[in-house]
Amino acid sequence: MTEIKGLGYLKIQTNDIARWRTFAFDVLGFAEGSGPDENALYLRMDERAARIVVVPGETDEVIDIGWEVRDGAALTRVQATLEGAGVAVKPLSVEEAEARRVEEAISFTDPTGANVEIFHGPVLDHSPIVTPFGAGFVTGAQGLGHVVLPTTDPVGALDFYTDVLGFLPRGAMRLPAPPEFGPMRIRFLGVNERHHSLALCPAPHGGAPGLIHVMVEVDSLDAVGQALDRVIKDGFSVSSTLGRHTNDKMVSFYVRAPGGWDIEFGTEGMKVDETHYTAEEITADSYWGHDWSGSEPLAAM
Ligand SMILES: Cc1ccc(O)c(O)c1CC[C@@H]1C(=O)CC[C@]2(C)C(=O)CC[C@@H]12
Ligand SMILES: [Fe+2]
Repeated sequence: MTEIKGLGYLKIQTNDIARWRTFAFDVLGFAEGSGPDENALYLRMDERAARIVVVPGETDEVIDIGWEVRDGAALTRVQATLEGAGVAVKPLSVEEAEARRVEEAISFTDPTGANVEIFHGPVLDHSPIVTPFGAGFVTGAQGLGHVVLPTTDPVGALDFYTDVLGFLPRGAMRLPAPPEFGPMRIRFLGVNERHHSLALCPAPHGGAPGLIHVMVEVDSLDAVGQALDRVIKDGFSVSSTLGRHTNDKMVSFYVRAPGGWDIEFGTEGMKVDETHYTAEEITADSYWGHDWSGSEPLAAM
């Protein structure tokens, strides 16, 4: 079993912070959180000070992906496991951990090239969470949502996340590929009741943004529909129409974030009971909907 309890936080860099502010607060309906950097956007979803931090910069890319463990002892065990697997691990300084509003964290580069952090002891903000349109985000024991990372080494990335970090396979879907490549699969991986907290997608990857999409879940279908209305009204690009996925049963749409990757905004995700679950291969991404034909090309990854 894995020490990892859930996807804890994300830090994202953008070269259009003004558009991101509109996107986060006026369109998607995150609450405004707080943090030390006055130029950053702090997207609050729950009692954490911020779940997603967006910082201004030259390029659009994912800066850190933070995975949460139970406590300091668990962090020490994960660090030893990583070092035993030959991964170069760097403990964050007290100042760096403070900036992330966590007690302690370590960082390393995963096989997809992403900067991954493992942390414990998130600092809470007990002020009432007031989202601009009244949506409630589904986090808690399921973590903040899921991330889909591009990888040119799908086998190495899957082996790392399952064998080293103990992520659980939660099924796959074949992608169209020339026969000489053999079957190519997007792999779904979980660490808690959320069907997948991570997916690994075979795709070219040459640096930024290093991210295909981030999924956040809300607690009502109306909140999804209302967010979709605002996306269209404000002229953001709908990458995929509303649909229901066959694996996690989530009803969602995808919208292009400033920066060339997508936010998946969904509801009604299933909860996996590990006593009965086996990893299955889906043969369609959705029961209905999820029309990607209007999608703008992904940024050069
Ligand atoms: C298939 C699926 C199940 C559950 C999810 O949360 C989910 O995001 C997906 C879709 C994954 C995948 C993607 O993100 C990039 C574009 C892809 C490859 C497609 O064109 C179809 C499936 C899509
Ligand atoms: Fe997704």
